[in-house]
Amino acid sequence: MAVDKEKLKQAIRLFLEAIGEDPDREGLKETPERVARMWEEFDRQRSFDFKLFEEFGDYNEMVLVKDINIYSLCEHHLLPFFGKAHIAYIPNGIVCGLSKLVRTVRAFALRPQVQERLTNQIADFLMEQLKPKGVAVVLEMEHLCMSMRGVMSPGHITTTSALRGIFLSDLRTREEFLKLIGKSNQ
Ligand SMILES: Nc1nc2c(ncn2[C@@H]2O[C@H](COP(=O)(O)OP(=O)(O)OP(=O)(O)O)[C@@H](O)[C@H]2O)c(=O)[nH]1
Ligand SMILES: [Zn+2]
Repeated sequence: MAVDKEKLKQAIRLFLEAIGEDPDREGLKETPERVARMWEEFDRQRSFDFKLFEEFGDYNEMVLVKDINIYSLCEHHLLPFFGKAHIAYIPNGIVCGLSKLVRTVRAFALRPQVQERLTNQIADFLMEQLKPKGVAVVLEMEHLCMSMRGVMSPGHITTTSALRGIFLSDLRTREEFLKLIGKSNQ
């Protein structure tokens, strides 16, 4: 999914014209180039080396990184949706560097998305890479396309979750995760 920079520049110029702007005015004349560079930057963040560590093989409890700031773009309006991601897994002899969980979130977020697919893609990718006993992903996001246009409902939070493996089959593990992210009433 490489970015075609020249095509993108042309498209942004056309877009500016279509909304009644003058793409040659001072403030806008570099905008097509800036937007194209931004998408190249997003594109670079989509691939990274998911390095595994096998030497921590005796750690078999939950690893949880919570409150990861996350920014994505809704595929319907291309407006941002943003919020927090909480990601947990239970290793099965292999762990990863903690930053890789954040990079995974970013890799799947920086493209036109819907929150449900984003949640599932993060969980499935981590299952594939880490082959853990289980993965849990919870996203809590505000969608600007519901806040600044359309239904005009700012401040709402949409929560989605993807549970895999032991987080689905074992109630105690799921409860521990929910408690740690502050979502359990037990
Ligand atoms: N399920 C889901 N819906 C989303 C997400 N992001 C935006 N949407 C919704 O996608 C829908 C697109 O609906 P349409 O009716 O095709 O578009 P629209 O006429 O612009 O809809 P309104 O936003 O209601 O004005 C809207 O209801 C959005 O709120 C998401 O991540 N997941
Ligand atoms: Zn939208």
